[in-house]
Amino acid sequence: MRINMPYLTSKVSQSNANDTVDDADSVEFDNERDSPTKTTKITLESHEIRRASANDDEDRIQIKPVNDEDDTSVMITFNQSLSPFIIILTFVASISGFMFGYDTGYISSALISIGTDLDNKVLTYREKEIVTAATSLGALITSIFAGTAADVFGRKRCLMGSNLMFVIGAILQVSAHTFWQMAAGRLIMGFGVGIGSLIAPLFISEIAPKMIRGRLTVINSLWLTGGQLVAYGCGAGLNYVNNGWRILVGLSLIPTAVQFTCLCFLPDTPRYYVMKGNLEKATEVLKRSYTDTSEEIIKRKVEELVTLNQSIPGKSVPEKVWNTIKELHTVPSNLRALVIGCGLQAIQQFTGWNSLMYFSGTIFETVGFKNSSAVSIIVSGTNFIFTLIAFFCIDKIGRRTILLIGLPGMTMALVVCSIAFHYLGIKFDGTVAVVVSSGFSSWGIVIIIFIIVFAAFYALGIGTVPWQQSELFPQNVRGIGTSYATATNWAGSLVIASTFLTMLQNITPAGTFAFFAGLSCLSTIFCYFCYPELSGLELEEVQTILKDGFNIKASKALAKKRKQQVVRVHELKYEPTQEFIEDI
Ligand SMILES: O[C@H]1[C@H](O)[C@@H](O)[C@H](O)[C@@H](O)[C@H]1O
Repeated sequence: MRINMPYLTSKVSQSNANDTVDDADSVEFDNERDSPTKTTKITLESHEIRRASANDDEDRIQIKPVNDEDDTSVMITFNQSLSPFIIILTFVASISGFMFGYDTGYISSALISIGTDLDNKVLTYREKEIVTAATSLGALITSIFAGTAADVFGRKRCLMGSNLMFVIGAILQVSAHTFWQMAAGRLIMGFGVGIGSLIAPLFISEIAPKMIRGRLTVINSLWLTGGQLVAYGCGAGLNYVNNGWRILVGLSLIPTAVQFTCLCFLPDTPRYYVMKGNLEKATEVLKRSYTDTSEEIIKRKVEELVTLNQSIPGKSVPEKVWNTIKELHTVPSNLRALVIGCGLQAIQQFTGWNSLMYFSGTIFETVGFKNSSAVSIIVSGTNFIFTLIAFFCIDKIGRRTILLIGLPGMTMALVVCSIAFHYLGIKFDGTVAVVVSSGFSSWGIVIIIFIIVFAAFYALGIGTVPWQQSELFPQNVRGIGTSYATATNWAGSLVIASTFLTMLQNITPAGTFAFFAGLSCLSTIFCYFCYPELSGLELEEVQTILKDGFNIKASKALAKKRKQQVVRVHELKYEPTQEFIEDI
């Protein structure tokens, strides 16, 4: 068997990727190992997989298999299978997603059942708002630093640090008898949420094989939306239990203890070990992750990581951080990645999902449903189920496609809700919803249905895709790049959480929903022009795509060809030979 594929040479022209990516090119594999007479020839249209030679066209961008810690073409082509070790690491990291969901989800039920337990009086609306927003504020603060901390202390230690914050935060809340202790507990818990929300997807994307990177990252989102669902479920169950909210908060200690304990026995990502110069450990983790892969490829992989690690100059941590920030803003592909990463996170929050989750209870009450917790369960259940659907679609159908299905769907649902609100005649007097036409209302039913439709389209696209943010950035700026994007998410969450009610009062629910519909529509345009298809692409190819524009057409073609290529190589069950390894 003879396979020459030391370099993947893409015909994406640097100056005009759109025009050249569809040009025909060919890939040849000569398969002679099993039978000297057997020759297999594969022709792929847009990529040529061959040895780079001195005769290479100058205008071709060479996409070497030196691109990301667990993502070389060697690895991904010959080791697509998931080892139990990667599955375990993914599930343990995803517990952070569960914490994120549970901790942001339980508060709406807790606020109802707290009653007069704090300061012996009913919480004012302002106090409720502070208790709710404290977690978003805490998350915003730590998400700014978590990317740097991940590089300095390691992803694993940061996750363990977040576990400590969860514990301290939960204990403060469970034992709270004053409003300020409760708010402090929520803030500290938010510190943990901010760290976890950034590190878990980063951790997963660093250990995931390329073709299922999207899916594995969505597992974190699944746990997140599952956490919200569990929080609503437990909240509904504990609504009428004395001090039920303390139990609700106390339950959050279980997953965090499980994660902490598991992390004690698990390693960090290979990239982190390489950053710290611990090549032995990096090799060991790679071997456990890719059990069918030979020593040579693992060695090669570690060498690649070492090369990548040297790219940011600086002797001290602050100097490196500063140089990374400069690199993030001055390299055009990084800047575009930043625009996309922060843009998607802002869209996720500013299209109103989180405020809708709280508000849905009130809306359902207006049409005769008295149990608002049950309503929240339906809405967050839809969020969970459609995140599950996104799990199956994100790599196969592609991130861009599901975004461009989700956002117009959200716009349509929000427009219908806005119209229905107009006819329902709902008004806000202080914090109380006043419905002009009381009793059963068909407009109310329309609102309920379309809020569920909104939830479905949201979860399918924009609720899930922004958390794929790690793949936008090259290794050297990934920590800080994802910090920016995560901080945008929490800043958006904070702004929306603290202005939603004011919006309802000042511009009416119909106006508020029309406003969100407008933003969803603009977001569709943004994604249409700025979000390339990244499923199945090597991380270095992502940089190539973003080099001189957003190159949507080129990205779509490249993603398609990559999928075909992997399918075909898989069908033929190629194994890397000694000769092949020597070639690379
Ligand atoms: O991706 C998640 C998810 O969609 C949650 O339901 C939402 O509450 C979060 O704000 C978001 O980041």
